[in-house]
Amino acid sequence: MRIIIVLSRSRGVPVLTRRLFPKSPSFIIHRTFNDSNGGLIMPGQLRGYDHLREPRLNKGLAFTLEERQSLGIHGLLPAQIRTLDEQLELCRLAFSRYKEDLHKYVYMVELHDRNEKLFFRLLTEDIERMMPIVYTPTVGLACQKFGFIFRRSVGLFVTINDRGHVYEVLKNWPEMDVRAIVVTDGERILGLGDLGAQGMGIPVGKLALYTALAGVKPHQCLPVVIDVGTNNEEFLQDPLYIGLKQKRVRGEEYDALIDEFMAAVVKRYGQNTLIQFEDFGNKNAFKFLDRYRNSYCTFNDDIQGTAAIVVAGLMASQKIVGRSMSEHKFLFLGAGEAAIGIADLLVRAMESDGIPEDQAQEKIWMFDKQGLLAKEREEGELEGHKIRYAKDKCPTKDFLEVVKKVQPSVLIGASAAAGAFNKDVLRTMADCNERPIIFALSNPTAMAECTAQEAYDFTDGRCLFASGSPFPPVEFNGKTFVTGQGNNAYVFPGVALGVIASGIHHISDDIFLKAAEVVANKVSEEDLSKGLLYPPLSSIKQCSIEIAVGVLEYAYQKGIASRYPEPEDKLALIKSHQYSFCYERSLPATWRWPQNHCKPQGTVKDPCLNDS
Ligand SMILES: O=C([O-])CC(=O)C(=O)O
Ligand SMILES: [Mg+2]
Repeated sequence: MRIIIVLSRSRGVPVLTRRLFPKSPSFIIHRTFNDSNGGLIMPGQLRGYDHLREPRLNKGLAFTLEERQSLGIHGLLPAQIRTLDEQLELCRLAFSRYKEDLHKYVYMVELHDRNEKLFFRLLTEDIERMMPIVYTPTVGLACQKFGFIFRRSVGLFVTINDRGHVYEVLKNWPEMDVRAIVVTDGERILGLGDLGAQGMGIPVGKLALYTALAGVKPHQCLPVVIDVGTNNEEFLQDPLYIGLKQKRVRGEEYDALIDEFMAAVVKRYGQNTLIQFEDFGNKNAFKFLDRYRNSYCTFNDDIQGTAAIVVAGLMASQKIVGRSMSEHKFLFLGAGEAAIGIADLLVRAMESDGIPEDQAQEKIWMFDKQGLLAKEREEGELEGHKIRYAKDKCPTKDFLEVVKKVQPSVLIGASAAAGAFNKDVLRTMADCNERPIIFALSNPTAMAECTAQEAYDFTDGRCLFASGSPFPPVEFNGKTFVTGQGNNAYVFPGVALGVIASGIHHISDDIFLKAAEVVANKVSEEDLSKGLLYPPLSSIKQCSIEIAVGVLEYAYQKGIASRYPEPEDKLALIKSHQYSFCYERSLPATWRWPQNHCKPQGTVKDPCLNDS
């Protein structure tokens, strides 16, 4: 048997190779560098069993007879031929039969691993049902149990022991056209704390939404964990833990690893590769954002993405509450990445309404584990980003007392302190506001500062409520309230697509302000009257596309796009970057029915044609 491996950028080369070696080749592996949809592997070029085993090419029973013949998989599948729609029907049935969310998660992982197109089609078509599984809240549980459910690697693990060789590790990733990376070091996974390398579920889940919500092509996405150990004692003792069993490496060595990683990404994939930081510990999140934001194409989702979605909700609330941003008083519980990120973007939004920075900052109060942020704190207890929100004195360490004293119109929980917005806190909010605005942002659902039901019950149904993770609709006084999900998932997929399409080098806060405006404009009076501060989840894909178009327009307006000429039709450009959720034909152009073979009679189902 002779194997010819073709390394080429051109689709024509395998054809030419076949002509040059008409008798000999048993199969040809065509490695394409810039294939628009499939990435490294091109349909039709991987034959036999290997074709079925490659999730990017596998269509299960949807292969036509011609494809089965030409790919050498005839007989490897039963006779039935199914359309993509029929397959989806079966998947929905299988999905719904699992009672436990973790089992549903594992089902989705296995589907992803078997048939990529079917996985993404299922996810994108039924986002309301699937998102709580592949994303928050279930993804949090999946990270906690990652060692137990681990089957096959789905991303890249870079450990502290790889220092000096990170580029070589990156080169082991098989795709050559990566445009977006989501990276975590697992130190602060959602509100669940340090989950070490098992935090991989987060980059995987975020990138699944890149594709399902914004249509970023899966082969252009790379999930990465930086494994420098974990301080999670339980994991260190757990035989199922999958990461390095050592305490976290910190300090210079850790920083040098991240520096090396950033440089290796640029060397391997180019300076326009988007790097989204996710779920790093508080200090590192700010440190790396400050260090890299003007030298790499990067953003921190927990700081900037979450900020955009909260600002969007507040912009939308103006229609019903009738207060501009600067007419609010904001009280935060928590002073971490999300809280400071939100506060900074609120200040930016007020500034663009003409309010000076210091006056905007005065409208923001922050309360953390040690009480209200105040200048009287000891040195070192009020690091960099917190200082601008510190008041002169901390009158009390009791949160309820602070609520009573400040009388905020907006209460924002980003503290991972489940239940901290108790009955008294919520009643106080209701006493001092006609329409109190309550954000319980901590994830997953069990970490929320209050439930949706509590928010409505204790504010006499007058509040406008949003949470980071989903809550089911709430009944109050015979009225049903659908609560909005103030989750950065409304923002990061669209921003990523816009950044990729325009070739922006550095991502400014204004891009997130732009994204917030787009989301806010999509909230209708009807949504607001139902209690929604966000467009319904069913429109999140449309939202992502509009954000991407908004980012593109902004990039050309400000001269920060690097892909020229400027497209006249921005939406068309965005669409041209998107993944197709339909099967493609797997027939090589040159394939003909062999002479000694009977062609099938009658009509044969063609899964490429009869799905929508
Ligand atoms: O992942 C989510 O659902 C939102 C988020 O970034 C976080 O909580 O860290
Ligand atoms: Mg996060």
